[in-house]
Amino acid sequence: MAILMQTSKPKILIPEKVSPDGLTLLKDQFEVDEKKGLSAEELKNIIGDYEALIVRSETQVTADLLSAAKKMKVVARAGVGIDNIEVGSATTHGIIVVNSPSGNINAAAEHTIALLMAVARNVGDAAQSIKAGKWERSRLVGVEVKGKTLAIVGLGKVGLTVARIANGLGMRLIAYDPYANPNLAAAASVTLRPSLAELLKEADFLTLHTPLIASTKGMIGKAELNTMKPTARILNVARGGMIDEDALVEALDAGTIAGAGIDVFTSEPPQPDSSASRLIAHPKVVATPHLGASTTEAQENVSIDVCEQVVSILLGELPRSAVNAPIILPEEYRTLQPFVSLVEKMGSLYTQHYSSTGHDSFRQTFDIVYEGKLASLNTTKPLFAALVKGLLTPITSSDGLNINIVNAEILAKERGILINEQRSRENVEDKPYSSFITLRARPTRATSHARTSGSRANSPSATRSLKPQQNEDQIIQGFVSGNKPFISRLDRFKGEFVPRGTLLICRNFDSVGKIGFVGSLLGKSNVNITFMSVAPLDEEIEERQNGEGKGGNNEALMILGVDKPVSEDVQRALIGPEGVLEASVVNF
Ligand SMILES: NC(=O)C1=CN([C@@H]2O[C@H](COP(=O)(O)OP(=O)(O)OC[C@H]3O[C@@H](n4cnc5c(N)ncnc54)[C@H](O)[C@@H]3O)[C@@H](O)[C@H]2O)C=CC1
Ligand SMILES: O=C(O)C(=O)COP(=O)(O)O
Repeated sequence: MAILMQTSKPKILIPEKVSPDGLTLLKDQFEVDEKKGLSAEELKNIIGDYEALIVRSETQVTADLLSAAKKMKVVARAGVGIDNIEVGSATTHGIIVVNSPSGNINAAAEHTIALLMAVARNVGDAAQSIKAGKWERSRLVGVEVKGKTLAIVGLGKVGLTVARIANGLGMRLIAYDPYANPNLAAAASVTLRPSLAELLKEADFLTLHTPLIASTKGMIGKAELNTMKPTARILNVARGGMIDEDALVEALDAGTIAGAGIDVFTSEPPQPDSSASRLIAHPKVVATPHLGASTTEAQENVSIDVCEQVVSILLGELPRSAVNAPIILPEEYRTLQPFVSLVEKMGSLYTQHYSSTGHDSFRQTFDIVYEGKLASLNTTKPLFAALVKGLLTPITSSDGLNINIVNAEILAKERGILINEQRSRENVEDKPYSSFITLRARPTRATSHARTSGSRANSPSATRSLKPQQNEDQIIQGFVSGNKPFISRLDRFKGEFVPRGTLLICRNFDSVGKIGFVGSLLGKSNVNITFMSVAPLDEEIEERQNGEGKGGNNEALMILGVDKPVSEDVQRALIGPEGVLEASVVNF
């Protein structure tokens, strides 16, 4: 596991009751603030200090709140439903949203069954009546569930668990779910119906188990209730907005629906005089205050599940249940990690080197070719994100973008950057490493956006090159050896160097005295050379470009590791017929 290299501990905010079982996993490495009862405004005022937020269903994680969450890396939902989180906004900000997709399924399913039985046998009403000193045996006669039809909307994790338990109660099971797996349905003795209308007319008990999304919002309204049997009873342990609460109260009053067991409401807690309050107060309704997931066991499960993921994310690893990031197997992620670093450095080298040597404005169409074992991986998403990060970070203010696997595609699109990912199994045998990456920028006309987006990209580049702009592909190649990234080709030059620290890259005629000339100029300005590597022209490339026999122009790249920044003045002084043709300084 990675070790955190930070002096002050990252802060995690928990504004709701989350089981301590998971929180103990956080407390050693992070500062955990449990602050309940914050207003939306109070939350917004403090959110900027935190790198992680852990919530249940009560906290509204809005776009407005996220815009103030400048350090935020992860919003964790200790449960299933993420309808209280504006996931799109989190994605744009590069914030990973995780949840616990299965920690409370059993609790929600058992609570549904509890409401089913309570509604069937008038348990709520009977409990109140007897506490009030009454003995109303004849008024409180119920119905049995055995042999009755349970109609399930949404045959996912909770829906299927409810089906399995209800099967044991001897119920007949039907379901409507356009995306259900028919084999799983059949294995749970559930017969699928092709439409909601087909389902509703057969239901003795109707139970809802879908997420609250556009297609499910208000799905049970007046018209739907009118098609149901007057003896039907309705259960909702999913989300409030799926049933029109006013229409249900009306149907219960009119006797066209017999009863309801409701755990979730359009507003929680319900406002006085709201439709939710009227539903709760109705004598034919058994209501609970969103208790579906409220068991000791479920709360332990979801707490541990999301806290483990928060730890992973804050330590720079990937979570297992990200709602807005691609799923990557841990083994694949381990394989990719050194290449993530390589690709980010290739992107950064591209932007810094080419923009400062005045070859071109920032190009926007890139091919990235993965060779060798990388070509057979299921996903290259982290590499794509690393490339976008490498390309854009040098031209973005440091407090600007948090570019990661979550938002890389959106950000690239916003900036008009097109990246074609290609895989190739060719030509790896003759290379001394098993995976190899090529980044190629194709000549495109720079847009006004690209021209104005940079700081370093706008440096006085023309003065640092003696060569006019080229209209050919700009190429960087690299590989990983012993977990260390190496650049093996830059432009037309082939030679290995490690992209780290500050590098001065000089293009010069490959003739005597150049190293001494550069060394003495740097020495005069008190800059030490820490290592040096020479990359000669790649003969194959030259032959292809100039025609066989014509030979190259005897140029080479000199790559110097330096211990201090090299000033613009020194860079300019390096250029000249006696010195180098072109110089760039890049920082990693
Ligand atoms: N009351 C509580 O405390 C709890 C409530 N829940 C809620 O239960 C609901 C279900 O959770 P899971 O089973 O884990 O979700 P899931 O994602 O496993 O299942 C949802 C199912 O709904 C289906 N579906 C989607 N749109 C549909 C539509 N228009 N019509 C019919 N079916 C549709 C999907 O195909 C999927 O099979 C969620 O809303 C969740 O938030 C979950 C846990 C506790
Ligand atoms: O997991 C869910 O979807 C739930 O509705 C549970 O909500 P809660 O964590 O109990 O506020």
